[in-house]
Amino acid sequence: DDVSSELIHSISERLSYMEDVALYKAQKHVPIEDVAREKLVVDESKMSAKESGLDPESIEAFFRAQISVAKAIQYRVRADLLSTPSEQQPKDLVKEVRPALIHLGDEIILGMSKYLEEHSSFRDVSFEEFSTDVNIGYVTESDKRLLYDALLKVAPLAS
Ligand SMILES: C=C(O[C@@H]1C=C(C(=O)O)C=C[C@H]1O)C(=O)O
Repeated sequence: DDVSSELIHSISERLSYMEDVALYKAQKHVPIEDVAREKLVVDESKMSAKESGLDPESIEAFFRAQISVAKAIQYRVRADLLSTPSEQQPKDLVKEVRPALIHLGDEIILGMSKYLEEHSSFRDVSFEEFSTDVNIGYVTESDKRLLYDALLKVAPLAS
């Protein structure tokens, strides 16, 4: 339905930034993984989950899956940059991309909560629909499985 398409679109949009993030980090010679930043992203998502009436543990697991796929994309792009360097100027990670990722994270949580107001789980969203709509370069079938399986476990807050 419309709510699930919008949600999948927000999930894709978050991943669409990662090619640019990889270029930024390669040009600055900094590592892809930033554990402190991941903690902030996860903590933020759990706070938003509680505000939106979602189970924070299931949201943490979903966000950890998103972060894993985000890093997988970056590692693949970074490998390709070794033989095919890019002169392109990436977006500023700190000033532009990270704030946008936090905003998208909130949109993803709101979308999930909106969907779960009308459905008891994400079971009716098929893997096929999810897989077709997450149409981002460098994302593999197993990346999509990881995300989809975590999505199926997202649940409302037990009351
Ligand atoms: C996107 C980034 O790269 C990685 C992925 C993150 C994410 O998906 O939120 C956070 C930190 C990094 O380990 C980043 O550094 O901001």
